[in-house]
Amino acid sequence: MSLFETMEKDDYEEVLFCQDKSSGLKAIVAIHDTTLGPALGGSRMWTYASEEAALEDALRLAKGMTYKNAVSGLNLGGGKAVIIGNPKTDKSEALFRAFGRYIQGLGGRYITAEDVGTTTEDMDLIYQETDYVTGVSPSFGSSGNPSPATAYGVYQGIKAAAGEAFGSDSLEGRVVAVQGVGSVANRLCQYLSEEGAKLVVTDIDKEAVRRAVESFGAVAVDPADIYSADCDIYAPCALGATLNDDTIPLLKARVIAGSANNQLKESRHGDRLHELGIVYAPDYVINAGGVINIADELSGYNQERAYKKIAEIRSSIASIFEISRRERIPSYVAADRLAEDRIMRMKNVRSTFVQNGLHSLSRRKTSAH
Ligand SMILES: NC(=O)C1=CN([C@@H]2O[C@H](COP(=O)(O)OP(=O)(O)OC[C@H]3O[C@@H](n4cnc5c(N)ncnc54)[C@H](O)[C@@H]3O)[C@@H](O)[C@H]2O)C=CC1
Ligand SMILES: O=C(O)CCC(=O)C(=O)O
Repeated sequence: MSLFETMEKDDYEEVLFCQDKSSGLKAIVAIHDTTLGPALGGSRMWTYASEEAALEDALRLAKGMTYKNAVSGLNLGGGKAVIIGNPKTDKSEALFRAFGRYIQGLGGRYITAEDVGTTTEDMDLIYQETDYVTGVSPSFGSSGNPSPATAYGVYQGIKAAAGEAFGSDSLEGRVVAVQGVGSVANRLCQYLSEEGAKLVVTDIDKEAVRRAVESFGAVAVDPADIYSADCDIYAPCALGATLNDDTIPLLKARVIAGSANNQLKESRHGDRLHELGIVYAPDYVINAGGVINIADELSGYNQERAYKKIAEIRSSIASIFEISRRERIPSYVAADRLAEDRIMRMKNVRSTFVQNGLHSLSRRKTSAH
């Protein structure tokens, strides 16, 4: 399929390829849909196997953000960026500032933030070149790292999913298998262990595993063994597409609820989970805490207000399960319908919120202390 055919299939608005020889920047910004407002979504830095794999990731992630922002009630569209490179060795001030200039060039159609492989410090560098970045250090009046907010929302969503599957949202004594114990999952494990859940963890980074074992008394397993782990809840918190033909037959969990984006390799895998009676918390609903937190910056960041909204993820997930049960449809279909309905309803509405929000971002620099 040609690039334009691919874009047309899921109706992407824009794809920007960014190249800067002196800093080594190679990045792709994908803007999926701006019906609800400017596209907001993070920038991922990863060592992709090929440029095609990077493009595919950018496109899938951007579309996910359209649905996530819509279902979360935000006046924002969906976009995402990927930077091709090793986050451990290829970062530099020049690279992020060059990337920031490309984002500035989009004039506010896309606003960035952290994702896998990028940090608050990286956002601070991008901020040198553009106002269209969130998740910048709190000293700039920004909201900082979104991962704790994401973890809080995932924790709320796990409780809703436990209620659906087990008839009780208590996690005491429940075994949760966590795949990837990075920024989000590390905080999530803290919530889970404080409530008395038992943790099984894995990561390709040995240091991350060691931290989880030491901090939370987690049991470590090899990355390939996480799917078949004896557990009540599987929490995918690494990369996407881990729910596929190879892994679903191995699962013992009755609940799948985690932070990773794009967990279903294909939509038919969501159908399969439904047939098997596995309670699946749709990824872009349960992991919206981070984007809800950074989106609050468009109104002048207020942490209390943001966390209040993030806590609503619990009832959103519960109502998606209710629709799924009532209409006998997979939970991911119920979520997609809610998101698509909102976008359709808002197609002809023009909002002043967005312009006000962008002004709020540019005011931060003058009011920073
Ligand atoms: N950080 C945030 O606020 C948000 C993150 N997400 C998603 O949640 C997931 C985790 O994000 P972060 O914690 O920020 O990233 P992170 O990079 O801090 O953590 C991801 C962890 O997964 C591990 N990992 C990668 N491949 C693995 C594999 N095959 N098996 C086991 N472990 C593996 C990495 O070594 C790393 O420790 C990503 O899919 C991200 O897109 C979604 C919404 C917001
Ligand atoms: O919370 C973040 O990482 C920023 C928003 C985003 O990119 C996401 O929700 O995947």
